[in-house]
Amino acid sequence: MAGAFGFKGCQKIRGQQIRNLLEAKDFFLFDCDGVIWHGENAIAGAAKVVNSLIRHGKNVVFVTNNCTRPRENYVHKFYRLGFTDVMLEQIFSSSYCSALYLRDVVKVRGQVFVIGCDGLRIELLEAGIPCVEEEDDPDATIYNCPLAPDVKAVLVGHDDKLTFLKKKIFWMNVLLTATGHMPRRPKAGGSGSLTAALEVASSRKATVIGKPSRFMFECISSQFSGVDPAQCLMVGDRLETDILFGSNCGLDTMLTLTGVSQIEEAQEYLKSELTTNHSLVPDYVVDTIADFLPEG
Ligand SMILES: C[C@H](OP(=O)(O)O)C(=O)O
Ligand SMILES: [Mg+2]
Repeated sequence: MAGAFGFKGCQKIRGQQIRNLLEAKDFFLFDCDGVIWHGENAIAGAAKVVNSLIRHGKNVVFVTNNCTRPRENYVHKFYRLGFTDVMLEQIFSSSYCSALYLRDVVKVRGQVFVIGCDGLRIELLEAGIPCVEEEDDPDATIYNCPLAPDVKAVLVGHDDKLTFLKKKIFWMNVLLTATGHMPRRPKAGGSGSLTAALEVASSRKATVIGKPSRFMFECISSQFSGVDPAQCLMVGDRLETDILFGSNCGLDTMLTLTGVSQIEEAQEYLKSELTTNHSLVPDYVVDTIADFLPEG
């Protein structure tokens, strides 16, 4: 079906169709890994696109499941990679939103046992939530490690050190939350495979805060007044997180082919008889967000 800006659904748009779409939307949500950068390298043209949208008065926010660093650190990274107009308030990471979820929704009273990088701990501490101290006893093992006191919730994100094995917790009555559920990709800070392992180990289902959960959009809507889903465009590289997130929040969605998912996967979901799979079909597809730039 052709939408106002060209085909909606797995069809690439370009040129004037993209310009019409950019004109019509006033709120842009960008995924980070695979859309605006790969690790420490900006995707060609991405900084120009983002800076231009901001300078033309568009609202721009970043919605990342990469929980490895605190938002302050992202501000420096944006600046370093040429995204000179990005401020802290525009960054919604799964670690930041997990801290808001535990503080404002769960209203956690007690310690949170963090399984993940410092980015998670720093965001929790900035939200006023105490974390179980990491064990620095080199001799501590899973057999002789101490029991962590007063734990009310576990938050699991990407953890490349597995230090949590040096402390025990009673899993009884402990809320299990996670920043994401997708298997991690090289260089990205996803947490998915660790979450699945902990769900099995604790016989609990994790409450996932990151995309495709709607909660990150609720954080954005509470911090930016008057956000109208019909005026939003979610731009991502991963069908199962970014595009599903946009669908879950009632946003138009755009897949960029600079990251994880490919157009063939989206076309498979479009053809699927399972209607739930249609939520993973992007409204629009571009090769890269550099296609937003005027040709020539
Ligand atoms: C971890 C990484 O984060 P994002 O793409 O949401 O920035 C991913 O999900 O691949
Ligand atoms: Mg991504």
